[in-house]
Amino acid sequence: MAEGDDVNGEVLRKRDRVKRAFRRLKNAIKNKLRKKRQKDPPGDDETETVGSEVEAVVSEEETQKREERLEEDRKRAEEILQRLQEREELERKEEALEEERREREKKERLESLERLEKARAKRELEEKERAEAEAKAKVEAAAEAERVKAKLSVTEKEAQELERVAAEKAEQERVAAEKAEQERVAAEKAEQERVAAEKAEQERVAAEKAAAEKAEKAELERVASEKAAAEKAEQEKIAAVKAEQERIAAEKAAAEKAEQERIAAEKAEQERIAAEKAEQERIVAAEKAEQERIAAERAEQEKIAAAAAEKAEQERLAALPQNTVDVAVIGGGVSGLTAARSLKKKNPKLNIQILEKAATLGGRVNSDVTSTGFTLDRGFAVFIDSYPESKKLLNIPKLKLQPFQPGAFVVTSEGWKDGKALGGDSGPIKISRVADPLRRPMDLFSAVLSPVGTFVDKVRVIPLLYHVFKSSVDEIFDEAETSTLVALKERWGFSDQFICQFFAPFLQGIYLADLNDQSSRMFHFIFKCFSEGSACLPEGGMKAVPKQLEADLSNFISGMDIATGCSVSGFEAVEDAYLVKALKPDGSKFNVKADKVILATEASTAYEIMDADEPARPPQRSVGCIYYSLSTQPPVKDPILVLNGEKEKGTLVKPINNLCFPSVVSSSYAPPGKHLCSVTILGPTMDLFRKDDGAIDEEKLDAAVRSHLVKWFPEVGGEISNRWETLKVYDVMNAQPAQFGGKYSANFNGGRKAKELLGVELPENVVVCGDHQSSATLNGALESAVNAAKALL
Ligand SMILES: Cc1cc2nc3c(=O)[nH]c(=O)nc-3n(C[C@H](O)[C@H](O)[C@H](O)COP(=O)(O)OP(=O)(O)OC[C@H]3O[C@@H](n4cnc5c(N)ncnc54)[C@H](O)[C@@H]3O)c2cc1C
Repeated sequence: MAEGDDVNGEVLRKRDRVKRAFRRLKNAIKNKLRKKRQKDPPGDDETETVGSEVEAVVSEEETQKREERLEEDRKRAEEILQRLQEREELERKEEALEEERREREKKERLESLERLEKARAKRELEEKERAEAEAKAKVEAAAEAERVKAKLSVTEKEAQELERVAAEKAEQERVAAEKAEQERVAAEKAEQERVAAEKAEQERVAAEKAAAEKAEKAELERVASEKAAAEKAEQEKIAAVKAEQERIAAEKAAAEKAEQERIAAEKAEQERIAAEKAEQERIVAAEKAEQERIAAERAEQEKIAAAAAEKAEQERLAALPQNTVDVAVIGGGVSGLTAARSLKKKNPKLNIQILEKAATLGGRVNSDVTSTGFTLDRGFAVFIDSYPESKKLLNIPKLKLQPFQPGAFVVTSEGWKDGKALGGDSGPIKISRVADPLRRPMDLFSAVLSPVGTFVDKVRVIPLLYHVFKSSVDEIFDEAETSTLVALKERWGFSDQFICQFFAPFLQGIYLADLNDQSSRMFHFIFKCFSEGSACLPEGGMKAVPKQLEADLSNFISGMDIATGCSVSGFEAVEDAYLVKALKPDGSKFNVKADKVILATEASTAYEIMDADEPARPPQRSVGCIYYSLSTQPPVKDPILVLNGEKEKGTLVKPINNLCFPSVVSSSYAPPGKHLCSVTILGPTMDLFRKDDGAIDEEKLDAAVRSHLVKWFPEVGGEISNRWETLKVYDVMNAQPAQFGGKYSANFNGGRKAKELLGVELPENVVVCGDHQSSATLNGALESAVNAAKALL
């Protein structure tokens, strides 16, 4: 009993110890929680430490999170307490059960002990009874033996009987003893069994005790492990709390750090904002400056724009048609003036605007009058009074024409033998007359005797003259076309000498090209004109021709406007008319809106205005002319053309192609007491005197011409060299369009359509005129103008 009490006491003590441990743990947790609550009231610390400035920026969210975490901690602590209380309750129940179990075991153990005690007492009693029975038996056996012995003395038989009975008895006794022994053994066995049972019981009890102890130990271990677990849990809890504290501390530190970082960031942000603000201010300032600049610029631009707008307005106003007319005539040369006049004659109501680039009208038929009273045609030109169109369109008498003598003087310097020139200055300079005895019968003798050409040549002139006399102009232009050289040589059989000495300088002076590049038609046409009429000079120069046309135009009271100095750049269709765009010399615009347009410029410009392809433009021929004033009598007293009949011509040494003294033909060309010498130099020869910039080296040309003249007229060589005064050098580009062969051939009587600029189809209500449309002569210009006017109406 004492041993069981010890065990129970030990269990109870252990249980108390566990309980106390739990209680201590619980209190510790409670204290910690209380301290924690006191120490970390939710959100206070941060609020205090961070300060009011920081407090303002701690986000509500963060505070809430912190409170939530503390609330979670509190809840976890409550849960732990709750579990501890439950645990206590459970322990109490377990203790009660344990108590009950222990009571029961104690009772069982007591009962078992009582049973063992009874069994032991019974066994002791049985052994005592057995020992007493054995002792009684032994006593009875000894008494029997004594009685037997006493009887043996009686008889032997009896003795034997007695012995037998004694043996039997002994046997019985042995059996009884054996039985008793067996019983004893059985009893002993039973006892042994009992003892064994008792031992087993003891063992059982011991085992039970051991089991109980084991259970107790297990329980203790369990309690210990529970305690350990609890302690561990507590430690973990403490660790958790510590971790939580650390976490909170870390959190706090992190929060502080974050806060510091936030403050730093905020500071940085503030700095950034400040920098940004400064930058913005700078940008604003820059923007403001830029805006001011833009405003200034805009103001400037507006000013410029206003000026531009004003200018544009002026330009627009200037661009507006200054004149709205029925017909605009571009070009105030002979053809343009004639076309305008033809139109006006046909329909006087027409409003016509002539736009002329130059300051004066007349184009290539023009003259300058020097301050000293010389009339200088812009390049040597003659008026042939037999031109068919001239006769029809011009008032010839009014031109006060002064004719050249028919034929020409031909200067020769080399000898000819067997039809070939001997070359160089192989002969004396001779000036010989090539006469036209048909027109000047008195020249027949000199013509026959003239060294220029053979007799046969002179005879062969007759069929040529016959041909051109009998052929109409139309017939001439219908003939098969060859070069003039071929016609002269092959058709008419003239000698090289005659061609070289007469036809070449004569025709080249007119067509400004080699005989190879001249049309046989043009040769026949011009030979006809020269033969039927006279080459003349109008009074006042060639300018008299356009002057007459201009004067005719001025007779129209209204509807005729002439603007000089207006260069037309082009024209474009506007609505159902054309806007002809022109520029004045001062650069201002002068535009004309016209229903119809006549293009009357020279060929090259006509192509430019129409913006036509270069290949369509015919080649242009050029010529030069140098004028000298003479205070003495000219070396040639006759009004006649002087031709260079030398083989060598058109060189630097012999540049002259032909010359004349216009003042001898028409005194109007020179002031009184003076004479005018006109020297013609063909284009290719002029090119020999061009400088790098394309301009003519006039001094060089003048010197070469004078030198050449001195050779021709050595008798006045000194005069020529020293006293002749150079008046002007004309370098006439685009003097004539080339007209020979193929698409550039000459066409008389409007063989070319006025509605087509060669190779370029013209738009509706636009026509073209000019010498390039007919023959490259004054006659051709007039004729093309008439055709253009007809085509337009
Ligand atoms: C040196 C020389 C000698 C000549 N000798 C003879 C001769 O002896 N016999 C003979 O029959 N023919 C001669 N001719 C040829 C004759 O002069 C021309 O065939 C004739 O003048 C052509 O007249 P036109 O109206 O067709 O052209 P142009 O007289 O050239 O008239 C064209 C006009 O258009 C003007 N113009 C040009 N561009 C523009 C523009 N963009 N805007 C406005 N106006 C513009 C020009 O200023 C010019 O006034 C000679 C020519 C020259 C140059």
